[in-house]
Amino acid sequence: MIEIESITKRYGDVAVVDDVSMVIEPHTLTVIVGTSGSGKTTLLRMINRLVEPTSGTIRLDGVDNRSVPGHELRRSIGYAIQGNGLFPHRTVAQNIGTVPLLLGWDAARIKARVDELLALLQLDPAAFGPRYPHELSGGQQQRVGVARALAAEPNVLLMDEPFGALDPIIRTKAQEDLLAIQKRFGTTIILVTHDMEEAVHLGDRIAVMDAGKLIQYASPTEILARPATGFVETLVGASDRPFKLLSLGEVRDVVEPGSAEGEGIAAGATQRDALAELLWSGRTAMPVTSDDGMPIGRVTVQGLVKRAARPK
Ligand SMILES: Nc1ncnc2c1ncn2[C@@H]1O[C@H](COP(=O)(O)OP(=O)(O)OP(=O)(O)O)[C@@H](O)[C@H]1O
Repeated sequence: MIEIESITKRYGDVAVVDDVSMVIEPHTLTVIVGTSGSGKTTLLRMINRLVEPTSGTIRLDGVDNRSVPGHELRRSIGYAIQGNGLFPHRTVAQNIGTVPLLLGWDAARIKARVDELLALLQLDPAAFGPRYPHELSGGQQQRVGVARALAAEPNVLLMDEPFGALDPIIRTKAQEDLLAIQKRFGTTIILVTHDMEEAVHLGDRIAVMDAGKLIQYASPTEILARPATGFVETLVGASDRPFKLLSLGEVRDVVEPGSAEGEGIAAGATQRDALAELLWSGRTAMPVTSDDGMPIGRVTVQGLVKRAARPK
Protein backbone atom coordinates (compact mmCIF):
# COMPACT_ATOMS: atom_id res chain seq x y z
CA MET A 1 0.00 0.00 0.00
CA ILE A 2 1.18 3.52 -0.76
CA GLU A 3 0.00 6.25 1.58
CA ILE A 4 0.51 9.79 0.40
CA GLU A 5 -0.17 12.21 3.22
CA SER A 6 -0.47 15.97 2.78
CA ILE A 7 2.39 16.04 0.31
CA THR A 8 3.45 19.47 -0.98
CA LYS A 9 6.21 20.55 -3.32
CA ARG A 10 7.03 24.24 -3.66
CA TYR A 11 9.32 25.90 -6.14
CA GLY A 12 9.71 29.44 -4.79
CA ASP A 13 6.24 30.66 -3.91
CA VAL A 14 4.42 28.20 -6.12
CA ALA A 15 3.04 24.93 -4.76
CA VAL A 16 3.27 22.72 -7.85
CA VAL A 17 1.88 19.85 -5.76
CA ASP A 18 -0.40 21.25 -3.12
CA ASP A 19 -1.37 19.23 -0.05
CA VAL A 20 -2.20 16.00 -1.87
CA SER A 21 -3.36 12.97 0.13
CA MET A 22 -4.29 9.62 -1.35
CA VAL A 23 -4.03 5.91 -0.58
CA ILE A 24 -3.08 3.48 -3.33
CA GLU A 25 -4.09 -0.11 -2.72
CA PRO A 26 -1.63 -2.89 -3.54
CA HIS A 27 -1.93 -4.73 -6.89
CA THR A 28 -3.97 -1.92 -8.43
CA LEU A 29 -3.31 0.36 -11.36
CA THR A 30 -3.76 4.02 -10.51
CA VAL A 31 -3.66 6.65 -13.22
CA ILE A 32 -2.75 10.26 -12.48
CA VAL A 33 -4.33 12.45 -15.11
CA GLY A 34 -4.42 16.21 -15.65
CA THR A 35 -3.43 19.03 -17.92
CA SER A 36 0.17 19.99 -18.66
CA GLY A 37 1.91 21.49 -15.65
CA SER A 38 -0.67 20.26 -13.14
CA GLY A 39 2.00 18.50 -11.05
CA LYS A 40 1.56 14.86 -12.16
CA THR A 41 5.24 14.13 -12.78
CA THR A 42 6.31 15.91 -9.62
CA LEU A 43 3.85 13.85 -7.56
CA LEU A 44 5.08 10.62 -9.16
CA ARG A 45 8.73 11.50 -8.60
CA MET A 46 8.19 12.20 -4.94
CA ILE A 47 7.25 8.52 -4.52
CA ASN A 48 10.75 7.35 -5.54
CA ARG A 49 12.35 10.57 -4.26
CA LEU A 50 13.69 11.82 -7.55
CA VAL A 51 12.00 14.93 -6.16
CA GLU A 52 12.09 15.66 -2.42
CA PRO A 53 8.83 17.03 -1.01
CA THR A 54 8.68 20.36 0.79
CA SER A 55 6.34 18.83 3.36
CA GLY A 56 4.22 15.75 3.89
CA THR A 57 4.93 12.03 4.06
CA ILE A 58 4.84 9.06 1.69
CA ARG A 59 4.76 5.57 3.17
CA LEU A 60 5.34 2.37 1.20
CA ASP A 61 3.87 -0.61 3.02
CA GLY A 62 3.94 1.43 6.21
CA VAL A 63 7.58 2.55 5.83
CA ASP A 64 8.39 6.25 5.38
CA ASN A 65 10.20 6.52 2.03
CA ARG A 66 12.74 8.88 3.63
CA SER A 67 13.97 6.11 5.94
CA VAL A 68 16.05 4.52 3.13
CA PRO A 69 18.65 6.26 0.96
CA GLY A 70 17.15 7.50 -2.32
CA HIS A 71 19.31 5.33 -4.58
CA GLU A 72 18.34 2.21 -2.65
CA LEU A 73 14.69 3.16 -2.76
CA ARG A 74 14.89 3.56 -6.53
CA ARG A 75 16.31 0.08 -6.98
CA SER A 76 13.20 -1.33 -5.38
CA ILE A 77 10.73 0.77 -7.38
CA GLY A 78 10.41 0.36 -11.15
CA TYR A 79 10.44 3.56 -13.19
CA ALA A 80 9.58 3.87 -16.87
CA ILE A 81 9.42 7.14 -18.77
CA GLN A 82 8.38 8.39 -22.17
CA GLY A 83 11.15 7.86 -24.70
CA ASN A 84 12.29 4.93 -22.56
CA GLY A 85 15.62 6.41 -21.30
CA LEU A 86 17.62 3.35 -22.40
CA PHE A 87 21.41 3.41 -22.21
CA PRO A 88 22.48 3.72 -25.89
CA HIS A 89 25.81 1.90 -25.55
CA ARG A 90 24.40 -1.11 -23.74
CA THR A 91 22.61 -3.99 -25.40
CA VAL A 92 18.96 -4.65 -24.76
CA ALA A 93 19.88 -7.52 -22.41
CA GLN A 94 22.36 -5.31 -20.51
CA ASN A 95 19.82 -2.52 -20.27
CA ILE A 96 17.21 -4.82 -18.78
CA GLY A 97 19.77 -6.39 -16.45
CA THR A 98 20.98 -3.05 -15.05
CA VAL A 99 19.27 -3.10 -11.65
CA PRO A 100 19.55 -6.88 -11.07
CA LEU A 101 23.32 -6.48 -11.64
CA LEU A 102 23.47 -3.64 -9.11
CA LEU A 103 21.59 -5.86 -6.68
CA GLY A 104 24.21 -8.58 -7.11
CA TRP A 105 22.12 -11.20 -8.87
CA ASP A 106 24.23 -13.93 -10.50
CA ALA A 107 24.53 -14.07 -14.29
CA ALA A 108 22.24 -17.06 -14.76
CA ARG A 109 19.43 -15.45 -12.76
CA ILE A 110 19.79 -12.19 -14.67
CA LYS A 111 19.70 -13.99 -18.02
CA ALA A 112 16.62 -15.97 -17.00
CA ARG A 113 14.82 -12.80 -15.95
CA VAL A 114 15.84 -10.88 -19.10
CA ASP A 115 14.62 -13.73 -21.31
CA GLU A 116 11.38 -14.06 -19.35
CA LEU A 117 10.59 -10.35 -19.71
CA LEU A 118 11.54 -10.14 -23.39
CA ALA A 119 9.35 -13.15 -24.14
CA LEU A 120 6.51 -11.65 -22.12
CA LEU A 121 6.74 -8.45 -24.16
CA GLN A 122 6.83 -10.47 -27.34
CA LEU A 123 10.42 -9.74 -28.26
CA ASP A 124 12.42 -12.86 -29.15
CA PRO A 125 15.25 -12.96 -26.55
CA ALA A 126 17.77 -14.46 -28.98
CA ALA A 127 17.10 -11.83 -31.64
CA PHE A 128 16.64 -8.75 -29.47
CA GLY A 129 18.85 -9.37 -26.40
CA PRO A 130 22.14 -8.63 -28.22
CA ARG A 131 20.86 -5.58 -30.13
CA TYR A 132 21.48 -1.95 -29.21
CA PRO A 133 18.59 0.45 -28.62
CA HIS A 134 19.10 2.30 -31.92
CA GLU A 135 18.52 -1.01 -33.74
CA LEU A 136 14.97 -1.14 -32.40
CA SER A 137 11.76 0.64 -33.43
CA GLY A 138 10.28 3.21 -31.05
CA GLY A 139 7.63 0.74 -29.89
CA GLN A 140 10.23 -1.96 -29.26
CA GLN A 141 12.42 0.48 -27.32
CA GLN A 142 9.46 1.41 -25.21
CA ARG A 143 8.81 -2.25 -24.40
CA VAL A 144 12.44 -2.69 -23.40
CA GLY A 145 12.05 0.35 -21.14
CA VAL A 146 9.12 -1.33 -19.41
CA ALA A 147 11.05 -4.62 -19.17
CA ARG A 148 13.98 -2.80 -17.57
CA ALA A 149 11.68 -1.15 -15.05
CA LEU A 150 10.27 -4.57 -14.13
CA ALA A 151 13.58 -6.43 -14.09
CA ALA A 152 14.22 -6.53 -10.35
CA GLU A 153 10.66 -7.70 -9.63
CA PRO A 154 9.54 -4.45 -8.04
CA ASN A 155 6.29 -4.40 -6.12
CA VAL A 156 5.74 -0.86 -7.35
CA LEU A 157 6.11 0.46 -10.89
CA LEU A 158 5.97 4.18 -11.69
CA MET A 159 5.29 5.11 -15.31
CA ASP A 160 5.45 8.64 -16.70
CA GLU A 161 3.60 8.97 -20.03
CA PRO A 162 5.10 5.65 -21.09
CA PHE A 163 3.01 5.38 -24.24
CA GLY A 164 2.98 9.05 -25.20
CA ALA A 165 5.29 8.69 -28.19
CA LEU A 166 3.66 5.60 -29.70
CA ASP A 167 1.31 5.49 -32.66
CA PRO A 168 -2.29 4.52 -31.82
CA ILE A 169 -2.02 0.85 -32.82
CA ILE A 170 1.23 0.15 -30.98
CA ARG A 171 -0.10 2.16 -28.08
CA THR A 172 -3.18 -0.05 -27.74
CA LYS A 173 -0.93 -3.10 -27.88
CA ALA A 174 1.40 -1.67 -25.23
CA GLN A 175 -1.59 -0.95 -22.97
CA GLU A 176 -2.79 -4.55 -23.30
CA ASP A 177 0.72 -5.80 -22.52
CA LEU A 178 0.80 -3.66 -19.41
CA LEU A 179 -2.53 -5.00 -18.17
CA ALA A 180 -1.30 -8.56 -18.79
CA ILE A 181 1.92 -7.88 -16.90
CA GLN A 182 0.04 -6.41 -14.00
CA LYS A 183 -2.21 -9.44 -13.84
CA ARG A 184 0.75 -11.79 -13.93
CA PHE A 185 3.04 -10.11 -11.40
CA GLY A 186 0.45 -8.27 -9.30
CA THR A 187 2.59 -5.11 -9.50
CA THR A 188 1.17 -1.93 -8.03
CA ILE A 189 1.34 0.51 -10.93
CA ILE A 190 1.04 4.29 -10.91
CA LEU A 191 0.90 5.77 -14.37
CA VAL A 192 0.88 9.42 -15.40
CA THR A 193 -0.92 10.48 -18.56
CA HIS A 194 -2.78 13.47 -19.95
CA ASP A 195 -5.03 11.16 -21.95
CA MET A 196 -8.34 10.52 -20.25
CA GLU A 197 -9.14 7.71 -22.69
CA GLU A 198 -6.01 5.90 -21.53
CA ALA A 199 -6.86 6.63 -17.90
CA VAL A 200 -10.36 5.17 -18.23
CA HIS A 201 -9.06 2.13 -20.07
CA LEU A 202 -6.21 1.27 -17.71
CA GLY A 203 -7.08 2.65 -14.31
CA ASP A 204 -8.66 0.85 -11.38
CA ARG A 205 -8.65 4.33 -9.91
CA ILE A 206 -8.06 7.72 -11.48
CA ALA A 207 -6.53 10.71 -9.71
CA VAL A 208 -7.35 13.99 -11.44
CA MET A 209 -4.88 16.83 -10.82
CA ASP A 210 -5.33 20.51 -11.57
CA ALA A 211 -2.87 23.24 -10.62
CA GLY A 212 -1.16 21.04 -8.03
CA LYS A 213 -4.36 19.94 -6.34
CA LEU A 214 -5.97 16.52 -6.33
CA ILE A 215 -9.45 17.30 -7.58
CA GLN A 216 -10.98 13.82 -7.66
CA TYR A 217 -9.77 10.33 -6.86
CA ALA A 218 -12.21 7.61 -7.81
CA SER A 219 -13.00 4.68 -10.09
CA PRO A 220 -13.37 5.38 -13.84
CA THR A 221 -17.12 4.76 -13.65
CA GLU A 222 -17.46 7.23 -10.78
CA ILE A 223 -15.37 9.86 -12.59
CA LEU A 224 -17.47 9.48 -15.74
CA ALA A 225 -20.78 9.41 -13.91
CA ARG A 226 -20.10 12.02 -11.28
CA PRO A 227 -17.24 14.33 -12.22
CA ALA A 228 -16.45 16.37 -9.10
CA THR A 229 -16.00 19.68 -10.92
CA GLY A 230 -16.51 21.34 -14.28
CA PHE A 231 -12.79 20.83 -14.88
CA VAL A 232 -13.09 17.06 -14.50
CA GLU A 233 -16.16 17.09 -16.73
CA THR A 234 -14.23 18.93 -19.44
CA LEU A 235 -11.31 16.54 -19.10
CA VAL A 236 -13.63 13.56 -19.41
CA GLY A 237 -15.09 15.05 -22.58
CA ALA A 238 -18.80 15.24 -21.87
CA SER A 239 -19.89 14.26 -25.38
CA ASP A 240 -17.80 11.10 -25.26
CA ARG A 241 -18.94 9.90 -21.88
CA PRO A 242 -21.49 7.25 -22.93
CA PHE A 243 -18.92 5.59 -25.19
CA LYS A 244 -16.23 5.65 -22.52
CA LEU A 245 -18.72 4.07 -20.13
CA LEU A 246 -19.43 1.31 -22.66
CA SER A 247 -15.71 0.73 -23.13
CA LEU A 248 -15.49 -0.24 -19.44
CA GLY A 249 -18.00 -3.10 -19.75
CA GLU A 250 -17.79 -6.46 -21.47
CA VAL A 251 -20.41 -7.89 -23.81
CA ARG A 252 -20.91 -10.85 -21.44
CA ASP A 253 -22.63 -8.48 -18.99
CA VAL A 254 -25.32 -7.43 -21.49
CA VAL A 255 -26.12 -10.77 -23.12
CA GLU A 256 -29.83 -11.32 -23.66
CA PRO A 257 -31.52 -14.63 -24.39
CA GLY A 258 -32.35 -15.37 -28.01
CA SER A 259 -30.54 -15.51 -31.31
CA ALA A 260 -29.65 -13.04 -34.07
CA GLU A 261 -28.51 -13.09 -37.67
CA GLY A 262 -25.04 -12.57 -38.99
CA GLU A 263 -21.56 -12.50 -37.60
CA GLY A 264 -21.24 -12.70 -33.82
CA ILE A 265 -19.08 -10.99 -31.22
CA ALA A 266 -17.06 -12.52 -28.39
CA ALA A 267 -18.36 -12.24 -24.83
CA GLY A 268 -15.05 -10.70 -23.80
CA ALA A 269 -15.27 -7.81 -26.30
CA THR A 270 -16.14 -4.38 -24.93
CA GLN A 271 -19.68 -3.10 -25.08
CA ARG A 272 -18.35 -0.16 -27.07
CA ASP A 273 -17.01 -2.50 -29.75
CA ALA A 274 -20.39 -4.26 -29.86
CA LEU A 275 -22.25 -0.99 -30.37
CA ALA A 276 -19.82 0.12 -33.06
CA GLU A 277 -20.21 -3.19 -34.87
CA LEU A 278 -24.02 -3.08 -34.65
CA LEU A 279 -24.21 0.50 -35.93
CA TRP A 280 -21.69 -0.15 -38.68
CA SER A 281 -23.43 -3.27 -39.94
CA GLY A 282 -26.87 -1.69 -39.66
CA ARG A 283 -28.24 -4.37 -37.34
CA THR A 284 -30.23 -4.07 -34.11
CA ALA A 285 -28.93 -7.32 -32.63
CA MET A 286 -26.09 -9.78 -33.09
CA PRO A 287 -25.13 -13.17 -31.67
CA VAL A 288 -22.68 -13.46 -28.77
CA THR A 289 -20.23 -16.33 -28.49
CA SER A 290 -18.58 -17.58 -25.30
CA ASP A 291 -14.80 -17.75 -24.83
CA ASP A 292 -14.84 -21.27 -26.28
CA GLY A 293 -16.89 -20.22 -29.30
CA MET A 294 -20.33 -21.45 -28.24
CA PRO A 295 -23.40 -19.25 -28.91
CA ILE A 296 -24.71 -17.88 -25.61
CA GLY A 297 -27.35 -15.33 -26.67
CA ARG A 298 -27.43 -11.95 -28.31
CA VAL A 299 -26.58 -8.31 -27.71
CA THR A 300 -28.94 -5.55 -28.83
CA VAL A 301 -28.62 -1.85 -29.59
CA GLN A 302 -31.43 -1.24 -27.13
CA GLY A 303 -29.60 -3.08 -24.34
CA LEU A 304 -26.42 -1.16 -25.01
CA VAL A 305 -28.18 2.20 -25.10
CA LYS A 306 -29.50 1.52 -21.58
CA ARG A 307 -25.95 0.74 -20.44
CA ALA A 308 -24.61 3.98 -21.88
CA ALA A 309 -26.94 6.11 -19.74
CA ARG A 310 -25.56 7.98 -16.75
CA PRO A 311 -25.39 5.51 -13.82
CA LYS A 312 -27.90 6.27 -11.05
N1 LIG B 1 12.80 21.81 -10.94
C1 LIG B 1 11.81 22.68 -11.11
N2 LIG B 1 11.95 23.98 -10.80
C2 LIG B 1 10.95 24.86 -10.94
N3 LIG B 1 9.72 24.54 -11.39
C3 LIG B 1 9.50 23.26 -11.71
C4 LIG B 1 10.53 22.27 -11.57
N4 LIG B 1 9.99 21.07 -11.96
C5 LIG B 1 8.72 21.32 -12.31
N5 LIG B 1 8.41 22.62 -12.16
C6 LIG B 1 7.11 23.25 -12.43
O1 LIG B 1 6.14 22.53 -11.69
C7 LIG B 1 4.91 22.48 -12.42
C8 LIG B 1 4.44 21.02 -12.47
O2 LIG B 1 5.32 20.27 -13.27
P1 LIG B 1 5.08 18.75 -13.58
O3 LIG B 1 6.19 18.29 -14.47
O4 LIG B 1 4.88 18.02 -12.32
O5 LIG B 1 3.71 18.81 -14.39
P2 LIG B 1 2.98 17.71 -15.24
O6 LIG B 1 1.56 17.72 -14.80
O7 LIG B 1 3.70 16.42 -15.15
O8 LIG B 1 3.10 18.32 -16.69
P3 LIG B 1 3.31 17.65 -18.13
O9 LIG B 1 2.06 16.89 -18.44
O10 LIG B 1 3.49 18.83 -19.03
O11 LIG B 1 4.53 16.77 -18.04
C9 LIG B 1 5.18 23.08 -13.78
O12 LIG B 1 4.66 24.38 -13.80
C10 LIG B 1 6.69 23.10 -13.87
O13 LIG B 1 7.13 24.17 -14.66
